[in-house]
Amino acid sequence: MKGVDHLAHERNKTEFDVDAMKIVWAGSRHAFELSDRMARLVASDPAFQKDGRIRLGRKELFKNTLRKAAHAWKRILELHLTEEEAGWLRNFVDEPSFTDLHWGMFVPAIKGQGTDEQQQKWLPLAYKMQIIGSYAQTELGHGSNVQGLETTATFDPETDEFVIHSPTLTSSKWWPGGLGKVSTHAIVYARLITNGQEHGVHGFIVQLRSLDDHMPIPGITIGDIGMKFGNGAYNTMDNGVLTFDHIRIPRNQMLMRVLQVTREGKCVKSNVPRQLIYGTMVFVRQTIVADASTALARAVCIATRYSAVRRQFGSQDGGMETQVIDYKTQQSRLFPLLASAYAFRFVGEWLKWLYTDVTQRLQANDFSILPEAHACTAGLKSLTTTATADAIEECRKLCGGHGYLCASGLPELFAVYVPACTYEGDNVVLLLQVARFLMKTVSQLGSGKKPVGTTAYLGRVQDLLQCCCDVQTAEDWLKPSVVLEAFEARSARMCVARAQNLSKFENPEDGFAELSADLVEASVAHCQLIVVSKFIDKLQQDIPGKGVNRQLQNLCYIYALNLLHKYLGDFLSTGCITPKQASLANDQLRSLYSQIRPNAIALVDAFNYTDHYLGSVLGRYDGNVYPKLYEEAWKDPLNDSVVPDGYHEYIHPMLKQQLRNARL
Ligand SMILES: CCCCCCCCCCCCCC(=O)SCCNC(=O)CCNC(=O)[C@H](O)C(C)(C)COP(=O)(O)OP(=O)(O)OC[C@H]1O[C@@H](n2cnc3c(N)ncnc32)[C@H](O)[C@@H]1OP(=O)(O)O
Ligand SMILES: Cc1cc2nc3c(=O)[nH]c(=O)nc-3n(C[C@H](O)[C@H](O)[C@H](O)COP(=O)(O)OP(=O)(O)OC[C@H]3O[C@@H](n4cnc5c(N)ncnc54)[C@H](O)[C@@H]3O)c2cc1C
Repeated sequence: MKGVDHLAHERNKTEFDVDAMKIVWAGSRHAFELSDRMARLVASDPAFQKDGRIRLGRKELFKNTLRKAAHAWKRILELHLTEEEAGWLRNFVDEPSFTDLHWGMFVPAIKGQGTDEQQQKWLPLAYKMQIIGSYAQTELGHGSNVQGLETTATFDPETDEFVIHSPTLTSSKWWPGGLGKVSTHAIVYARLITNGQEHGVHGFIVQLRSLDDHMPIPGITIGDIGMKFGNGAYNTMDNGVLTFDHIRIPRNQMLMRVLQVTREGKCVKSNVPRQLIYGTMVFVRQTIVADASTALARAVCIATRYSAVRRQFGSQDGGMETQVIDYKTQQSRLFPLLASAYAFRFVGEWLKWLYTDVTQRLQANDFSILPEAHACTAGLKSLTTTATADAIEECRKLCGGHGYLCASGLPELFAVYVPACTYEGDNVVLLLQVARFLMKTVSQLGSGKKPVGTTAYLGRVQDLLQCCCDVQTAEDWLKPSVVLEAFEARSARMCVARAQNLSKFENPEDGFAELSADLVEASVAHCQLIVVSKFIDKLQQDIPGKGVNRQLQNLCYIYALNLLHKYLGDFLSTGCITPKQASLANDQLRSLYSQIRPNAIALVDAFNYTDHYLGSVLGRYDGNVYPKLYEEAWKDPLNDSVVPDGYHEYIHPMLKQQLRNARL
């Protein structure tokens, strides 16, 4: 039975059609219905409950994850779920596990880098989970520098095999998820050596464990790398260490879409560019951007609902105190995060479209868009994960003391989320890739090469270097063209300034290293422009539902104007806007916060998260926070007994000692 809705008064204030917004958030009616069904399926299955997870020791925690993964697989088979439904189901189980790497990296690596025959052989096994795979690229000594990997794959023409070997301690594979205790196979990245010659790093399918008794193949040493940050959190995953002592695999287990090794050990290049070896990373970075909006929306949902429940100060004549969400400081911290959740959702949608487009073009041997796809996935992965990790921590603070309790759901969400800033490419390393792309684009402007896609604005660089923002009133900041021009001008001017500074160096690589911190700032400006422009594009679509477009407009301008405020130094120093115009932007921002305020609860309801998925007493749909928080406290094992274990050993003697001393 449904209880009292403590947030009903908030929901009554809503000025838009929440059900229509749910569909906008999900991306389509189909996606909404499917994800909603899967979320409810998981929430109603006791086998997927998550209470108490953070209190489990590592072994119990891990076994519990294995149990859930097996149960999820059983349900997927029993219900004949499609691949899409199964993906949603795993998502709502909400526990990092080996299956993430199996489905998220092992399968895509075979699809993207395997030949047709390799796909035909390995994919059916992987789809039926008759083998379980991981993605073993990173080593103890190298992660970012993929070309620096040390594991070797030496072709032996006599036996038609590769010999996979770990020549040094630092060549030990280190970090791959699912590797430590579960995977039977892995895509192992190693330096290819044929006829004594090196041919760079390539992927190889290697069996790691017996399919009968799960023992490592002789010559393989394998284990878990140990506990990670936070309780529960990413410790459900068996990130692993792996070394090879001259392990032999058949030649046809090298992923050969990019480069083939013949029976004689000759290397034959295909027409596919070498960078496709990095294709799995591009795919996953794209999914990480979509995931960023999901994680951010979770934290924002918790902080927004709790901010409407929580009251402090301001009571007059014994009346109600003020809801903390009504404090302007709370709004100026919370609403930009709410706006970012929507902004990242839409840029994630666009990135998915871009990735699909690139994949189709690659199949038609059109590789022209690959650099743009790499720069966009790398840059947006970096921008959105950094912002989301910071935002989860900000949401914890927005919830005051109770945010620090595990029952708020925020500590675990933070711990599980922060490695996203590191895995799939360290965020700074990725921004440096974007900077290279931008500097290359600027340097080619003189030769008449017209930039396209997300850098098309650099083709108008002369105009952008001269343009003057014509904002005169706060309302002028609500024009898409004005906002877009300010962001384009800032980014173009930063890029050109960096390129000019670079040109002062004799050796461009020395210049790049010396100016790298400045270059990263230009990359951030460019990526923020992408997010803003994709949000504006979204507003141009025909979005049904009463008041929905209006709310999205408000969120879009909050996202953009808050960035303008936060990075004011960039905007002012590049001369895009004047201090007076900046002040008008701030006036507009305050007005937008007031307009969002009555809709805040409905805007987080539109995420359609179940209480099970949120896993937060503070973020409960019904807002019934205090009794549940009180109840939760008593579940702590410390409260199993009134007098704690250790009292007789440590507390009692101390008290007695002090009593004796006092008597002396
Ligand atoms: C279903 C979905 C669920 C998914 C959930 C999954 C679970 C997730 C759980 C978490 C799991 C976590 C799992 C994990 O963590 S898996 C491990 C992830 N590891 C990394 O991300 C390593 C990061 N390092 C790199 O990517 C590279 O080494 C970089 C890029 C840094 C340098 O590299 P390198 O030194 O070799 O190259 P270069 O700089 O000389 O550049 C050479 C040229 O190549 C171009 N280039 C570079 N890169 C790409 C690219 N990618 N596509 C297309 N092009 C690319 C580049 O622009 C340049 O072009 P040009 O200028 O010459 O034209
Ligand atoms: C939870 C988790 C799961 C993972 N799962 C997998 C997996 O399944 N498979 C896999 O293969 N790997 C996995 N990894 C490894 C991950 O991909 C790497 O840790 C990541 O790519 C970063 O590389 P690194 O550890 O070498 O960092 P480093 O490169 O050593 O970074 C250390 C510092 O140096 C800086 N730095 C490095 N290079 C430069 C540069 N050129 N210029 C300026 N600064 C620089 C970085 O910004 C950072 O501050 C995982 C990691 C984590 C944390």
